[in-house]
Amino acid sequence: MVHNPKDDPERLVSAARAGEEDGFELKLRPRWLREFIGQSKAKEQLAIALEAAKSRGEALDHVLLFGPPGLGKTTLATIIANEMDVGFQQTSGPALQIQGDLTAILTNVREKQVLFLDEIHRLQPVLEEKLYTALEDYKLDIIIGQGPAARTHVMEIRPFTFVAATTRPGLLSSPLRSRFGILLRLEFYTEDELRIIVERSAEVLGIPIDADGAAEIALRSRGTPRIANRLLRRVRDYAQVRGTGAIDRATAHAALTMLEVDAHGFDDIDRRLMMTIIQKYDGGPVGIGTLAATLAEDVDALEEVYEPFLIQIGFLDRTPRGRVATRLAYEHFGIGMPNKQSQLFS
Ligand SMILES: Nc1ncnc2c1ncn2[C@@H]1O[C@H](COP(=O)(O)OP(=O)(O)OP(=O)(O)O)[C@@H](O)[C@H]1O
Repeated sequence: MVHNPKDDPERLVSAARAGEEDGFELKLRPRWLREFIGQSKAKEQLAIALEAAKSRGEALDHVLLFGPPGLGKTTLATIIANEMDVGFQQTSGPALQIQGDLTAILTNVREKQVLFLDEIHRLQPVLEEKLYTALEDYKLDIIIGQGPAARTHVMEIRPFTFVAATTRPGLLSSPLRSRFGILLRLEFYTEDELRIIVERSAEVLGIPIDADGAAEIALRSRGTPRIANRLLRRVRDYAQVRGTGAIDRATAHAALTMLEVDAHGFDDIDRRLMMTIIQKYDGGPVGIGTLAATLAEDVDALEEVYEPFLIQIGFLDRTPRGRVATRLAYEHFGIGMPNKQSQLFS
């Protein structure tokens, strides 16, 4: 079976949500925009839209949040509801199986509330079409009866704010994309922003940590708050059992080394991916399908989970002919770059 690390709860540096973390994440989730660290562009755009909608007394325009997993899409959706002082309801593309599910949710929405739909790219096409009129005119076509006797009944629904999240905006149809008035792209966080997030989380959880300890965790968190919070938890365990309970740089370093999370937050799968390109395919270019087959990984997972971060830190290049390992990657793994590759990057 092809391994899909998106569903892998064992992977320490996976940005995917692990089931047992739900309560923990809830506790650490910022509730207001002012507590939400980083993402200044998205935050400013959202702050203006919120203020304008509030002053007009209207529901906020529909919002599409996109970016790699674990960067705060769900958090922002809940913040929107808090800031607008309206109700919040959450579902996801894969959870909605039949038309009746969507109809039931839409006919029950409350005035101006936030309806959050995660993984919208996995919504079935028939449901997607049903959404169009609901989002545009707050109307829903309901078919009553079957066969020649079937009649279409148009039902009014209350104005609401639809907030959708996706890791794959490219998979959305353009009619669906055009229904969103506010498009917010979330980017990987800087080390500084992640350090502040780690310090904030440590404070909420009552964990003593100094700035260097927080920076060490931030460095290895792949630009992702969910990973930063998870590493913090594991380092706390280590500090309690092997140290004094407080986290400084040495403790964080020792804990993360023991957990085999390296200086870039790479784990075994990242290393295998990079080494396969470098050693087996001479640094590339190699097609994503071939790479996935060699690694026995899922193509989607490579594109959604691994590549964005490896590209962001400059280890991987996506070219029309396939994936290529960069000079930085060769340097990181201490391997000399073959001539052919050097010319590619000179
Ligand atoms: N800007 C931020 N400041 C502080 N904490 C954050 C921020 N963004 C995210 N977090 C923390 O990271 C965790 C993951 O965030 P969230 O669940 O919102 O991610 P997501 O993008 O919705 O992920 P997914 O798409 O995988 O569900 C949350 O528990 C939250 O505490």
